[in-house]
Amino acid sequence: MATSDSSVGSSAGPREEETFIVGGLGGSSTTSKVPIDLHVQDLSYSVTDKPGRWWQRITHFQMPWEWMEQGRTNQILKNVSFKAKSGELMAIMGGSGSGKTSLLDVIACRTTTGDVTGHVLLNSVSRTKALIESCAGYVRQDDRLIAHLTVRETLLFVAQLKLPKSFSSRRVSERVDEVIAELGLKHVAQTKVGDANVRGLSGGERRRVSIGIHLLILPSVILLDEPTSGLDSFTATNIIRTLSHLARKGRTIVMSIHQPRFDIFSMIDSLMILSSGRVVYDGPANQMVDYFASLGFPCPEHTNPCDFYIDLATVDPTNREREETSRQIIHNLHEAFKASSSAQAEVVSFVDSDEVQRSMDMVRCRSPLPFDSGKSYTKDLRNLLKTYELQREAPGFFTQFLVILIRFLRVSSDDYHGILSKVVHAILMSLLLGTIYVDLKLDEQSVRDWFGIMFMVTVMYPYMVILGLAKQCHEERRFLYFELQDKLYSPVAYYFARVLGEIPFHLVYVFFYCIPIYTIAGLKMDMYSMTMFFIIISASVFTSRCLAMMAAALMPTFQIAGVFAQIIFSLLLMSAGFFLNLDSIIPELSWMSDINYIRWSFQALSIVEIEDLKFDCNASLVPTACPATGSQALAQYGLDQGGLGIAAAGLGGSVVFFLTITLIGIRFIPQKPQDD
Ligand SMILES: Nc1ncnc2c1ncn2[C@@H]1O[C@H](COP(=O)(O)OP(=O)(O)OP(=O)(O)O)[C@@H](O)[C@H]1O
Repeated sequence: MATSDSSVGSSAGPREEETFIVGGLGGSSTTSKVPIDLHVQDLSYSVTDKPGRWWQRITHFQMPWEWMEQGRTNQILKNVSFKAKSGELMAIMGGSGSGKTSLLDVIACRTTTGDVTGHVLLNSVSRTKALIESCAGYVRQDDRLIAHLTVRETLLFVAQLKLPKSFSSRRVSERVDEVIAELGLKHVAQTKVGDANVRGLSGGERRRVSIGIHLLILPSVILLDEPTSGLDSFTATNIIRTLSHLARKGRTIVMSIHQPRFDIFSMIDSLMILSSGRVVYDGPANQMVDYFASLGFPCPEHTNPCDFYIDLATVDPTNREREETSRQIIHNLHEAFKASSSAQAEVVSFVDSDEVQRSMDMVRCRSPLPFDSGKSYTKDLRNLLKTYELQREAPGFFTQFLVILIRFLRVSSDDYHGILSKVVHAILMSLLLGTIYVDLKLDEQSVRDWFGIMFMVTVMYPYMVILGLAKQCHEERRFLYFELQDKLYSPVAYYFARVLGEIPFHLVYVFFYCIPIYTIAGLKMDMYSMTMFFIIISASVFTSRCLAMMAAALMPTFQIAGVFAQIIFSLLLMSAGFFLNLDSIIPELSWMSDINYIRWSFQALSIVEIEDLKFDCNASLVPTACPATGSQALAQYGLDQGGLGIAAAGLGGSVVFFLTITLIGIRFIPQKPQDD
């Protein structure tokens, strides 16, 4: 813990109080939103291009000569210091690549690689990952929203997962309505969010929803990465006005922004300009022009000061001479800023991260905290721990599972086009197969046709679902990765909801797949056979879905997942007992057919539909040329080893295996979207 005391945690202006009712530290039943000043001290961040592990290199298709490349170190942020006060809107400006996003990522503990030195303080307390997650919201540059949900549903979903479990559903609903009203989204509350394919909100409204998601838990600090990017100037101004209004309520708002228009600039309270990871200005926005003028760079008349000074702080690569000149100017600006800021640097005492961690561990164990009430930082630490404790009150596994399941069912059932195309797909494939095997006979030539249809029906649909589902799972990574980062739910809750949510739709598609082929091919029309046919195909297709989910969870891109799943499926196809008689497989490879779910569903289907058939064989033919009964035919194909029970065990075993690996994949491999 640092030594000298200082008064941090200042507040600015009159504020509207916002409160949550909770059981809290020290017996308090109410916790107000704590005003938090964000203090960044001497922050540096560097990244070294380390070669990945051997399997990462292979799955990313790195060539062997790329494996040997030695890592270069890139210093992204250099000794950045600033203070963002509660009640103020602060902007981080700078040219492209100046380090704005990296700075926000480091503050929010969202970096996955690299070395960070320096301090980030929340009032007088070192921020840890858990602490900043409990009191800050991080709005990313692009909106990761689900197109099929309405604005209200989107916010309600997050509220049900984020708000303390002591909240009644009425209170959760009220909080959602408060946020909708706060962000001026009342008129579109029941409108779908939408995307390029689904009609929905405008870009500005979508950005407001993204901000709203982080407002639900009343964060004291909101970090926003380029909240106006991609918006027209009118919408951008409105967004910044909203942020300024939120700041006035006592929040600390820090946003990165490229080159704001003048009317946006006039709403910003304080700003920092970054150039190549170094600070060239940090102070009140309305003093920026005077500051640069004092250094010999007055802003020309009729020029937007932001445009002018950000251009000044950006390396001009158009030719060598300009590049050198601009680098020299930036160096001078940085040195001038360093000299002016070191004169005003304040010494701040703070609770270090080890102490914070120890205190949080004690909160987790519900032990009394050994606060030293004589220290000024005691109040800050106590307030932050209250917020942390509040976040730990978030709903548990079962609620998470239910909420994700309901969302999955809601989104899937809203996708009429998707459902319809899958139903049509299933029917068309079934019709195609039925037409090939129309009205099967029972003569000697038809024995092979009976096994043909059983095999084709077993593999056709299971094969077709693999690519579609692997693609869908990879598309879901767009929000899964970030929702997991935001600690909205646990990967295990997502996994169970995803697997179970799949089943109703899966059964509908299989039903439409089974009906045409069953009737056209003239299979057995008794209840038992029809039910068994449906159950076996459902199990086979479901196992394929599990294979697709496993491939999607393990592989970094959809393309690689597709190749991986198809290779496995091809191996299963070859050893399923149709192309190669099961009795002919060499003993060393017989395990491949023993663990093969295609083989077991092929066998089960053949037992149900063929075993008790009688074939009209020419009496002069030997049984090997024309088996007189279905049992003899099954024996010829080697499908007489064990009955339906062993086939069910084989299918069940495959499902358990694929789902276990999927769970391990989702739990331990970052489900990073392909385009990030
Ligand atoms: N993980 C990383 N590994 C290597 N380089 C990185 C990494 N993260 C950021 N960088 C580099 O750091 C520099 C700053 O990136 P950053 O995204 O923070 O800039 P920015 O100011 O937000 O840019 P923009 O306005 O274009 O989004 C860039 O040159 C970028 O390539």
